[in-house]
Amino acid sequence: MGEHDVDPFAQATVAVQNVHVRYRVPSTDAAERRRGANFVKRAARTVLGNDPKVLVRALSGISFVAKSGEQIGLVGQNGSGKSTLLRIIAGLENPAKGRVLAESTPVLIGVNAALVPDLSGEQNIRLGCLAMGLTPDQADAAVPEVKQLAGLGKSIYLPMKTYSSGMGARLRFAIATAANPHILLIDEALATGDAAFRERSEARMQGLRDGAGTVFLVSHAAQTIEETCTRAIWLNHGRLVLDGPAQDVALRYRKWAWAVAKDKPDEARTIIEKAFAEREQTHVQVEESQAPRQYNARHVRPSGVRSTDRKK
Ligand SMILES: Nc1ncnc2c1ncn2[C@@H]1O[C@H](COP(=O)(O)OP(=O)(O)OP(=O)(O)O)[C@@H](O)[C@H]1O
Repeated sequence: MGEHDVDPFAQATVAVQNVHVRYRVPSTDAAERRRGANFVKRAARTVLGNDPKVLVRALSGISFVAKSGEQIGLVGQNGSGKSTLLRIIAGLENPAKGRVLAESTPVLIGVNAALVPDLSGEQNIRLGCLAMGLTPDQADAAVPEVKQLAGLGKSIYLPMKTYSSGMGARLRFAIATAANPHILLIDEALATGDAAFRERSEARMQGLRDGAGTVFLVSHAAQTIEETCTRAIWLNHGRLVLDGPAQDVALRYRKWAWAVAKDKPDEARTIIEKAFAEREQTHVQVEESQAPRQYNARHVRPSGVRSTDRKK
């Protein structure tokens, strides 16, 4: 069988199918207070101090399939939905609509570990490793390396509730790297620690990235995306603007950001509209109606055909 006969979707690691995320949040905007409310409601809100709720659409209809061997950068301005997308892929939040399927447990570096404040750092390492799916033997074997990476000295034997926020972040980061995940999610905003820790953690991250099947990286720096990623996804106000080769997407994102910074809204709009127009619509169709988060990659198919919504 020639190279071109290989089914590219046999290598799928993550399928994101028409994902929508919405938050209802209180707003102190006076216009919202007046909107859609009669006199009684307005008076009640004023007296009770209840702020009206507004709907924030953090993600709207995101679909794509990630494959093994890809390093995917997520770019977009503040609040465009990058971190939300990572959390959804990690399974830390459920979408309002749509779903995410993954061939193995995606690990979001830095925040995944559910740690117990009353236990010592050392005990939490073991707990965190077990929570990430390591066997008890694997967890025991991982402890020394995680301890060394965290570099907390004797503090590792003290309860975690006594740690500074930086110490806690270092420990969580070190624990997350113990899993050698096949699907690795990195939010650059989580980069933390002093120079020595950063150097150790960067070396460890490089090792993880080399070993991972698929890496997702959130970064504000288009240059980092260009240098380290093979593919990039540009989000704007929760919508997918462009999905393609990292250099191409990063270049257009940069041009758009420059137009915004130089207060040239017409130019910025043209760049976004052109990208939207060129974007290939991805409809992810999942053949198994009862597919759990763990799935067989062969169940994901490309389609020019609309997804038949078989969501439970
Ligand atoms: N827990 C939450 N509750 C309410 N709104 C939220 C919550 N998390 C995110 N949002 C909103 O969802 C939108 C997307 O946020 P998100 O953090 O995903 O953006 P981002 O692209 O990662 O931003 P940044 O580059 O600033 O980190 C924003 O409007 C944000 O205010």
